[in-house]
Amino acid sequence: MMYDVIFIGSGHAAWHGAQALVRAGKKVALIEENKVAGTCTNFGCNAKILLDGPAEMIHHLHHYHGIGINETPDIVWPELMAYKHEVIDPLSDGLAHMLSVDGIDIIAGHAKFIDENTLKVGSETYTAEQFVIATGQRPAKLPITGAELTHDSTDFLDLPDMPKSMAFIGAGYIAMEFASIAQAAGSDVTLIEYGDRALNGFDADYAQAVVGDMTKKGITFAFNHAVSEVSKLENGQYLVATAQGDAYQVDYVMDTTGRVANIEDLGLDEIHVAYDRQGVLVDDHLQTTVPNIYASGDVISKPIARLTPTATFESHYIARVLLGDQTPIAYPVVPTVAFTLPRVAQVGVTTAEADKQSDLTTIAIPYGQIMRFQTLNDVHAAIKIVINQHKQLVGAALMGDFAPEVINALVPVINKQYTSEDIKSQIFAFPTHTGIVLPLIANYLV
Ligand SMILES: Cc1cc2nc3c(=O)[nH]c(=O)nc-3n(C[C@H](O)[C@H](O)[C@H](O)COP(=O)(O)OP(=O)(O)OC[C@H]3O[C@@H](n4cnc5c(N)ncnc54)[C@H](O)[C@@H]3O)c2cc1C
Ligand SMILES: NC(=O)c1ccc[n+]([C@@H]2O[C@H](COP(=O)([O-])OP(=O)(O)OC[C@H]3O[C@@H](n4cnc5c(N)ncnc54)[C@H](O)[C@@H]3O)[C@@H](O)[C@H]2O)c1
Repeated sequence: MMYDVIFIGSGHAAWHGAQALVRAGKKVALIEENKVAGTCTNFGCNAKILLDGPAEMIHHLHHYHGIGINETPDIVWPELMAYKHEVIDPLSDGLAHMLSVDGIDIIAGHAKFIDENTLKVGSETYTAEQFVIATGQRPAKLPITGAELTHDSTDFLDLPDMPKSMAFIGAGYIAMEFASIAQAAGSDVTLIEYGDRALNGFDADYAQAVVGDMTKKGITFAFNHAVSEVSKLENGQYLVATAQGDAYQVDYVMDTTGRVANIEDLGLDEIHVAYDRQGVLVDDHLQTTVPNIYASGDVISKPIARLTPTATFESHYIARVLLGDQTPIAYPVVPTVAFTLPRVAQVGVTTAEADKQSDLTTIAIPYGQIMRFQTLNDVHAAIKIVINQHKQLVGAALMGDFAPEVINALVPVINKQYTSEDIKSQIFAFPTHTGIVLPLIANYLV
């Protein structure tokens, strides 16, 4: 079968662009070896945030402990998991149906290039003028003895029962988010992190405050410890040993040490598509070293965050390029959130980067303490803003329960370079977090 464009993968990096191309009259196919819709929909963001819901509610209730609320409800994990299946499981078929109605062919199986215009899927071959590699990433596995005894994010999001105790290797996004959920659901949680801090890339003070809050809830952290071996004990538990000589006995072990690009067994070497350890190499048009082959989403070797919104942005961008637009890709600032309890968020220039540049100023506004009547008693709520020499907002770090919503309100302030007057000439709802933060920020802008 001859196509105009074939996407390998069906996640956010693929289907948005496929939809735009088919609607513009192109003949388009998606090839998917697993569930249609990819990681975010089936094994990532959606299932994660659904399972986090009750943990978030309990976290909010804690703000009123002893001042109006005395009991914390229990999470009934098997019921929550059944609800997750009810909500998340149909999404894949739903998207496949929507794309088929649009006229996109969905081909099941593992795709591999035979030449730069031909893919093999099982015993079938498919040809196209252009291709988009959108194969994403998979969980990393530590090269240690007992690695086969560890579990990954996909396993966690499908746990029928919550284990009594759990160790997470790493203290990055996934470990910190899932540890918060597991603790709220009654598990005794330990995080063992190679580095000296959690949540790399987020403001160090806020990451430390999250660790402090999680510690208060009973979570144990071991920093500067590299896990060296996992073994199974006679009682059915696991022993997680570190190179520094510590050992932790738990019922379940999660390897949350990062994700690696799906670039193997795609035939990339044979057709000379270049890649490095981080993924497929692309230019500023997301074109690979083979001119008719593009790459999109998590599989790209790139400095920007590997997130659903960036994959979606790239997918839309590639559709425009394949329809004739020659403009190089220009990323706006990328907001990112760690859905820990409390939440932390980051957009634009980080406070760590600002510390190294004399023309940038960081201003810390711990508004949760003063405005607790307005923040559902969220005393953690705080923001650090980064301002340039023209008094424009270039970055912000946030902490607090509503950080994921407030960060979005700051995106246009940075992208559109709002002035103080741009903000003050508008009316915002009160009492709300954005209603506090936006007028506060306006005080520091040109
Ligand atoms: C647990 C978890 C939580 C996350 N939470 C968030 C969050 O809260 N917010 C956020 O923005 N991001 C989050 N992410 C990241 C987000 O899921 C990814 O950035 C996003 O899914 C990337 O989309 P993609 O299309 O590039 O890749 P994917 O969605 O991974 O899609 C790639 C697809 O390609 C298929 N494939 C691979 N090789 C082949 C082949 N040879 N032939 C055919 N098909 C193939 C795979 O089966 C897969 O379905 C999370 C990720 C995880 C793991
Ligand atoms: N909210 C979100 O947007 C979200 C949520 C989850 C995942 N994601 C995506 O998934 C990616 C992967 O997340 P992740 O948490 O797996 O990776 P990560 O890179 O965020 O964290 C991995 C951690 O493991 C540590 N580590 C590595 N080797 C170790 C060892 N031997 N012993 C102990 N610690 C070790 C690292 O120092 C690091 O802190 C993220 O970078 C992001 O792109 C995003």
